[in-house]
Amino acid sequence: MAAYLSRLHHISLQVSNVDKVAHELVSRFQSNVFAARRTDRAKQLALRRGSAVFVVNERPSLSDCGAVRDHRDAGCVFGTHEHYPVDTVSNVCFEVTDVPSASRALRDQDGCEFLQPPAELQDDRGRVTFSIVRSPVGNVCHTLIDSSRYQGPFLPGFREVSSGCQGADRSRCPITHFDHITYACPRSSTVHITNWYRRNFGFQRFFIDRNEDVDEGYVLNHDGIGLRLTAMEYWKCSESGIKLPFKDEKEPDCKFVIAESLPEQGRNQVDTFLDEHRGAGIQHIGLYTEDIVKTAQTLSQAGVQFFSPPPAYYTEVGKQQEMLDAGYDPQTLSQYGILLDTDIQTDTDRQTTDGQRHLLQVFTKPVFAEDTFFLELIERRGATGFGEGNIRALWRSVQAYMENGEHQERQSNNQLSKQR
Ligand SMILES: O=C(O)C(=O)Cc1ccc(O)cc1
Ligand SMILES: [Fe+2]
Repeated sequence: MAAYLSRLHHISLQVSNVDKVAHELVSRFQSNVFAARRTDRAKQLALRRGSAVFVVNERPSLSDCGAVRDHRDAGCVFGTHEHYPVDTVSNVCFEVTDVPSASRALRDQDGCEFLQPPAELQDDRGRVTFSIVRSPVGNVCHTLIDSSRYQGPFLPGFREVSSGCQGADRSRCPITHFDHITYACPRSSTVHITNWYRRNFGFQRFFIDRNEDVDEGYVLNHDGIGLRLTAMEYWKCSESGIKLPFKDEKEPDCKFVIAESLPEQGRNQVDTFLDEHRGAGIQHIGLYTEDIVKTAQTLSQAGVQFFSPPPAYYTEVGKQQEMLDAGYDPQTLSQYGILLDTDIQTDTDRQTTDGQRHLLQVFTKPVFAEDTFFLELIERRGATGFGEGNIRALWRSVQAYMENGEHQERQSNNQLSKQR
């Protein structure tokens, strides 16, 4: 039996300089710091935009590693016991209703390794129970937490921070939640990963494309693109932890996408991630926004840089008409590098007024010093999956960045700062 998940609780980052990354997330990405925990060994900040919560943790140095932390140390909730050589997004934490029974269900499965067996943490505002399992993807682990008996601002040990520096108001930056998490994975690892999530957490596949093969996933393997994408989702469970039986009552939560590079088309962005990150991991996170144009405008004014597709994307007659039909000015979309895909569906649920479903996406430049993790803004107007046109356009814009001077310049800057 699988462990059913109530919802995504937060995503945690392990970085060498917490203040620098938190500043980036606050001043550029408009998050608010709402809780903090500082001890002589740990510095942790919790940031929020809508229901999307990031925790930024200081990476333990090599000399800290091996020091066994006992479970009263809140640092261990995030699975940050292990040293990692570069900044990374390493933990996706899920709320569950019963940690001991979820952990028992997982322990009975093959291939489920615990970094932390069920344990309890408390302070004067209540207590939480949690455990941590290693995922099959590189350094990614999952904390399972039950925080229903905790009344504090975030987790035990964190104190509330009333942020003096508030991000933009909701109307200028309507990011509401995590839409999806994309993993960059080595060749031939997809089947093992999808099986693991199905067996352990009841994830189900969904198709990115109508013609997608169940076993193969969505394969783009021509015109210089060598990518296999496989998407999975899960449903939030009711408070009682029981999967709701009726389709209409089930609410899908954050989706997961596995990106595997295919060798025939030469070296690509997934290979670059695997090299610079020193292994598989979280390549990007899609943040859902109710208004992508306004959000991109606000973030861009705050200094966020976006990948842009080749200019021809916005001048191509068919694409221009598609944008106009969807009610967008091609010039505005081009200003921020926003991509638009249209999905013409025959069934009637979730259709927009023009009878079509639109998907709008824009991708930021890498967040850390290495060319690894980036963020995405996504607005869904009826479209639930991922658009082939956008995937191609994203691929081309990232590939252009890899091949022009910018990527090489960042690499040599990193080399220089390591030598200093
Ligand atoms: O389209 C999206 O948002 C995806 O998440 C799919 C995807 C994943 C990895 C890539 O390198 C390019 C596209
Ligand atoms: Fe994405």
